[in-house]
Amino acid sequence: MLRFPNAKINIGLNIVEKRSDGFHNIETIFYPIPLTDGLEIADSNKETIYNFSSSGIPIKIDDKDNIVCKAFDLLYRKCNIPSTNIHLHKNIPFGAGLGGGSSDAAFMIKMLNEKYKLELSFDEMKNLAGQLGSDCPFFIANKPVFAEGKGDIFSEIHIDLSGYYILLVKPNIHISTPEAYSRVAPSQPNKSLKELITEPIQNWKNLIFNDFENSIFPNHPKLGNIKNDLYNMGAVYASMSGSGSSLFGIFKDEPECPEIWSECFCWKSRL
Ligand SMILES: C[C@@](CO)(OP(=O)(O)O)[C@H](O)COP(=O)(O)OP(=O)(O)OC[C@H]1O[C@@H](n2ccc(N)nc2=O)[C@H](O)[C@@H]1O
Ligand SMILES: Nc1ncnc2c1ncn2[C@@H]1O[C@H](COP(=O)(O)OP(=O)(O)O)[C@@H](O)[C@H]1O
Repeated sequence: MLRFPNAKINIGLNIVEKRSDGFHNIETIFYPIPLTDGLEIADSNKETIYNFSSSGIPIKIDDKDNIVCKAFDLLYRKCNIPSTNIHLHKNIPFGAGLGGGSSDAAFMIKMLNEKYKLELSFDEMKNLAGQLGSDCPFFIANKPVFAEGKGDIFSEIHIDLSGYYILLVKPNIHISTPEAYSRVAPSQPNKSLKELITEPIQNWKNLIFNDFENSIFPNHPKLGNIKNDLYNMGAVYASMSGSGSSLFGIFKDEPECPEIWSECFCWKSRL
C-alpha cells in the first residue's frame, strides 16, 4: 500500500495562552498543500515487528525515533498487527513548519487501519494521532479547518484557494518548535481568526498574522526579507508557516522562483 502524506501551511497563528501542561492554546487555520512524502507498507516475513527503510531528504535520527515508527509502535501495542515493511521517502523539508513528520504519522495510522482492517473510528484515530504530536490530528481528516486548543480542536471553515498558486521557500535555517514557543509572549487576539478568515483574501495582508514572526524575524532577518520579497513579487498574501522556517506566498498568477533563492528549498504548485 502506497500513500502520499502531504504538508500543511498555517494561515494565521495566534498564541493565546500558556497552559498548565506546558503547551499553548493557539488559534490557527490549517490548510493542506500538495507537497508530499511517500509512505509504503507491505507484508513482511521477518521476525522483527517492523523493518524500516528511508530515502530522499536524510533525517539524522535513529529509526525508532522516526515518528512513523512511533506511530506503528502505538498501533502495535493496541491492535493485532503482523510484521510489516515500512518505507518512507522524505520530500517535505523538516523543521520547516510544514508538519511533514506529523503527516507521516497520521497517514501511518490511517494506512494500518485500512490494510489490517482494524476498524478504528475517526475519533479513535484522531486520539491516537494526538498522542504523537499536536499537529497530527489535523492530518487524519486533512481538510482546511480552524483549529483551537493545542491545535487539536477543529471547526469547519469555508475557504477555497483553488486556482491560486503557492510558492514555498525554506532557507537553510532550522527552528525548533519548543524553542519557538518558549520565546513568544501569548496574548488574546482582538478578533478571532475564525472571523477574519471570512474576509476576501486581498484583505488578509493587513489582518492575518503569525505570532511566531515577531519573535523569530528579529533573530533571523533573512526570513522577514523573504516575506517582503514574496509581497514585492506580487503575492496576494504571504506568511511564515507554523514555527518556521518556511515562508509561503499565495499568488493569482504563476510565480517564478528567483535566482536569489537558489540556495533554498523552493517549491510551487497550483492549489
Ligand atoms: C507550531 C505548530 C503550528 O501548527 O506547527 P509546526 O511549526 O511545528 O509545524 C504546532 O503547534 C506544533 O505542533 P507539533 O510540531 O506537533 O508539536 P508537538 O510535537 O506536539 O510539541 C512540541 C513542543 O512544542 C510546544 N508546543 C506545541 C504545541 C502547542 N500547542 N503548544 C506548545 O507549547 C511544547 O513545548 C511541545 O513540547
Ligand atoms: N518522519 C519524519 N519526518 C520529519 N521529521 C521527523 C520524522 N520523524 C521524526 N522527525 C523529527 O521531527 C522534527 C519535526 O519534523 P516535522 O514535523 O516535519 O517539522 P515541523 O515541526 O517543522 O513541521 C524533525 O526535526 C525530526 O527530527
